[in-house]
Amino acid sequence: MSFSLAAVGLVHPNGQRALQGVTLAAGAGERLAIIGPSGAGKTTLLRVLGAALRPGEGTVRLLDEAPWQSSAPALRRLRARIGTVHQSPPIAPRLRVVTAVLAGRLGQWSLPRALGSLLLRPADLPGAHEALSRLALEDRLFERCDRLSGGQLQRVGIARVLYQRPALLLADEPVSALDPTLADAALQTLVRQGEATGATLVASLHAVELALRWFPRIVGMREGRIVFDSPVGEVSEAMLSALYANESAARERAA
Ligand SMILES: Nc1ncnc2c1ncn2[C@@H]1O[C@H](COP(=O)(O)OP(=O)(O)OP(=O)(O)O)[C@@H](O)[C@H]1O
Repeated sequence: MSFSLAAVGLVHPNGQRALQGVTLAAGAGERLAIIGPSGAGKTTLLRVLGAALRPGEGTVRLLDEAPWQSSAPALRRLRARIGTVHQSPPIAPRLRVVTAVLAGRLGQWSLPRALGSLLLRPADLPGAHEALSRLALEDRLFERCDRLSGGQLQRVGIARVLYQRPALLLADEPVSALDPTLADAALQTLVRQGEATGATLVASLHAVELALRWFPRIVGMREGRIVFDSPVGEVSEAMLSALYANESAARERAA
């Protein structure tokens, strides 16, 4: 089992409930898209799956470990096996692209190797080059990250996770800053990575058509709950309309 959540509930420190009774599991190599309106709890769910947020209710198992019953070193080792593509990658602006990509394996390297790579000389230029070339960014290897466009930076974030080779690959709106052609290519790259490494891929996506094209299993979320968890072939127009019901009404009112 790659992960399993049972009756997970989470209330943010400001009192906002973000997850309620979430039960969800996936085996190694599965591919799930999480869809649903804004505020449904998709990002919060991904943060729980990344062992970044500890839910107040329910049980969490990730890569056969119980993260919140583990020692601090075991939790660090577990997190190094989970990779997240963030919507806006948390990359220091002055960092060079090569360093940002190699940071994907910092959690797996010894402290001297990690420090040497950060401060002295990139530890694995060919590895960074290979990951970037899969996103057509190899010519930006030595560019500073603050000279990149939002879409290029998002692709650097994807390259970093490809380089990390995690067992559980989480992607939170990974292609939101990309044009349709690049978005499609980037999702294909993530899917291929999952197939090549056996990683489980879980992505939240606002673009429903991309979710339906690239993911065999679709999880619909609304108001912190899972409202359906279905093979892509069984997702109907009616299910999608119900999922986004108030959002479309609000958009029409605003128009
Ligand atoms: N750090 C936080 N502190 C307080 N409340 C939060 C925090 N993060 C999210 N929330 C709230 O939790 C709920 C779920 O938010 P979340 O970001 O998980 O939804 P989402 O489905 O990812 O939304 P979007 O599609 O807009 O990114 C929302 O009501 C949101 O306001």
